[in-house]
Order: sequence, then structure tokens, then C-alpha cells
Amino acid sequence: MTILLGSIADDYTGASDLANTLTKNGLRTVQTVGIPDPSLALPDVDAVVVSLKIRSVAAKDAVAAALEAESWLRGRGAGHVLYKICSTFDSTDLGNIGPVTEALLSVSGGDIALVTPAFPETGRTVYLGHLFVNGQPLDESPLKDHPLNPMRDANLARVLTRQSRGKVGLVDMPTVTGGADAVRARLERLRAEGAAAAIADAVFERDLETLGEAALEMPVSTGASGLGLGLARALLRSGRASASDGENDVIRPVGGLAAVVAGSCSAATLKQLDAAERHMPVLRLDTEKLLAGSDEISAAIAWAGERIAEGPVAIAASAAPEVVSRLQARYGREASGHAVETATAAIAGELVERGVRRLVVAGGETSGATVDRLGIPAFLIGPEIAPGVPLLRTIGAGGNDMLLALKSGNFGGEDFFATALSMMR
Ligand SMILES: Nc1ncnc2c1ncn2[C@@H]1O[C@H](COP(=O)(O)OP(=O)(O)OP(=O)(O)O)[C@@H](O)[C@H]1O
Ligand SMILES: O=C(O)[C@@H](O)C(=O)CO
Repeated sequence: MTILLGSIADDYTGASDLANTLTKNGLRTVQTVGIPDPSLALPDVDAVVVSLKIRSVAAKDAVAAALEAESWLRGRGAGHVLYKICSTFDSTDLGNIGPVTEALLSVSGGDIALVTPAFPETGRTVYLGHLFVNGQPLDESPLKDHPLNPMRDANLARVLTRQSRGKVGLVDMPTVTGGADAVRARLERLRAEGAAAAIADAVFERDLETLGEAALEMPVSTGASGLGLGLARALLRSGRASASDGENDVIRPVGGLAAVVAGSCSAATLKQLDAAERHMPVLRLDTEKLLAGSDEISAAIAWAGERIAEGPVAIAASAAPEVVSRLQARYGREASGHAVETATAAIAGELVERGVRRLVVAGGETSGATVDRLGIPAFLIGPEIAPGVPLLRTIGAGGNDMLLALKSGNFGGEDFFATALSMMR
């Protein structure tokens, strides 16, 4: 297998989001969970997205994991590696976007990376280096209350500078509008001034096509699905890849029981859970009890056991910002996040033990913990459920094929859970 485009995703929902975009734009794509075992038979593809769970870990651990994935991808021919980050630039000042980008550059012989989280299809745009989420500056959007990495600064050059050793420049909108040559010239100037990363403006898909064309000539870039779209279209335009129609085998029915497990506390997920109550039983976990060590997991499994034969059920740790803050004040931000993830993953694991084969998971960290717990090695990419969320089919799960959707916290319309389950048979 020779890979044209390699990607390292900092979380699993982000990986499926990017894999969805690459597939929709004509690249045959597979999503692996970590570096695949050599015994895993992967289909012949143009792009591999290696999912890692490194968004919220210490920078040195994120760098080590990303470099290992980079070496695996380059060893299979990847000429360009995209570091897939969140379209809302989720990270902290000690965070990993800067260190991982710089480490990938240093091993690949590159000297500057284009960086843009723009993904216009889901309302993420970058103008003069500032990120807007559905028209609101990042620091005024619901992301200001994120449980793990509250985003309180919309100026991405400033955010990235705080995480980086090198200088951070800007490829502004007038430059992007000038086309790929203007972007190349700007990058040349920034490089000469010693910048190792350049935040790039993008508001429309055509901006991402321009950036994709320029980025493809360099070994490394960092961005969200929008940059993936630009890179995929540039690969097709260059004739190096030819458009594919996607994988039909993905939607073959799997049968079994169906469930939703949610750990995302995003405004979108909270609304989706309220809407789900119209279609299915929804259990809201008591996270105080969960962390106090009471038997909340067994109680949740017993609750599901009484209902699931009749149809899908949903179990959610998700809570409003003030509830999350109370738990964090008591146990600490990382410890409470980790404990809740471990519990939701354990619940998902038990549900699968009891016959669930169609599973929707909401939240990146939650999905990472769940997919790891289930030991799934890789996914084929199916049709899109909502922008940024494809239907996934497990690869290498033995006789236990499953259909999954890993929903990024902020993605999907109000009826996302019902829509996703209706596409899984
Ligand atoms: N009630 C709660 N109190 C405290 N933390 C919680 C609670 N419910 C969930 N969490 C934690 O909040 C974090 C939510 O992060 P997660 O990545 O799963 O969702 P998200 O950030 O909305 O999704 P994405 O990363 O895809 O945007 C997880 O660590 C989860 O365990
Ligand atoms: O880019 C996004 O917003 C998502 O793919 C994601 O990474 C959320 O975890």
C-alpha cells in the first residue's frame, strides 16, 4: 500500500471527521486506531488517518506518539502529513499544537507549516488570524466553557505563540485571495523572518483549495477538516489521485442492539440529548456519585438492560457548565474528566458485551476512551450522518463487526442521535 496523504489526528472523533472529508472529496481513506498491527489487513487506500488520543496529554507524550505515527506513515509513502487538530483549536498554553507541529517539521526536513482550523461547512472561519465559531469569536463561543481546555483567546497567532518555540506568522486573507503563488511568496518571507508556523485565514472552501495547493508542496501542515478538503482536492487536481466513490461495504447491516453513550458537555450535545428524550429512554448519570465510587456503572447497565431489547437507549455523563465546574472544583479538571471518561467507556464496554453492535459516542475524549476499551483497530468510512460525522464500520473486529458514529462534541443538528441510529441497521 502506498499512501499519498498521511494524517495524525489528535483525537478519534477528529480523525473520523477528517476521514469523512477526505472520502467525500474523492480519496479512498481508512481510519486506524493508533499505528496498526502489521497483521491487520488494511484495504488499498490513498489516505490513512491515524487516530491518537493526544489532545489533552503532556506535550512530550503527544510529540513522542505523533513522531511514531509520522514514521509509520512516511514508511508507507506519505509525501505530506497533516496534523489534524480541532476546528476550535482546543488546547491549553501548555498544549500540543505548537510542539507537535514543530517536531513533525524537524523530522521531515520542513521549515514552516501552514496552520488553519478553518472548516466553513461547520461554521469555523479564520479572518486576520482570529477564529470564529458560527460567527462568534472563539472566546465568546460556548468553547470558553470547555471542560478540559476552555478557549479564552480568539487570536490564534497569540495562542500558538504561547505553545511554540519558533515565531508564528500570518497568511492573511488578501494573500490567500491572491492564490497559491501569493501564499507561497508570503510563506517565503515568513520563513526568512524565522517563522516556523503561519496561521492562515480561510472563510470559503476556495480559500482552503488555495491553501491545500500550497501546503501539498511542503511536508507538514496542521489543521482541521477544511485543510483536509484543500489537500484532497489538490491531490486530485494534480492527477496523483483519481476520484473514488467510497466504500459500499460499510453500510451492510450488522444487526444487534443499539445505544448512545455521551460524555461531551458541549452546547450542541446537550441540546441533542434533550431532543433524544423524544425518541428513546435517556439516563443522565449522577457524576458526583460516579466519582464518589458508588455503583453508578452497574446501576446504568441494569437500567439499560430493562429497556434495550425494545429499542436504542442513551446514557449520558454530559452536564451543563456549572455542574461540570462543581465536580472539577472538588476533584480537579483532569482527574474528573479522566474518571468520567473511564466510566462512560466501561458502560459502553458492558453494553457491547450484552449485544450492542450499533453505537453512537458523543465527545472526542469519550470516544477515545470507548474505542480503546472496545479494542477496535480500524474503521472503514461510510456515508456522512452530519457534516464532520461519518458512519464507521469496524475493521479487524473478528466476527463482531460493529457500526459506530464518533460525534465531535459540537457537531450535528438537534436530531443527530435519531438520525445516526436510523442509518445503522
Ligand atoms: N458531568 C461531568 N462533569 C465533569 N466532566 C465531565 C462530565 N461529563 C463529561 N465530562 C468530561 O468532559 C470531557 C468532555 O470531553 P469530550 O472530548 O468527550 O467532549 P467534547 O470536548 O465536547 O468533544 P470534542 O473533543 O469532540 O469536541 C471528558 O473528559 C468527559 O469525561
Ligand atoms: O475539528 C473538529 O472540530 C472535530 O473534528 C474535532 O476534532 C473535535 O474533537
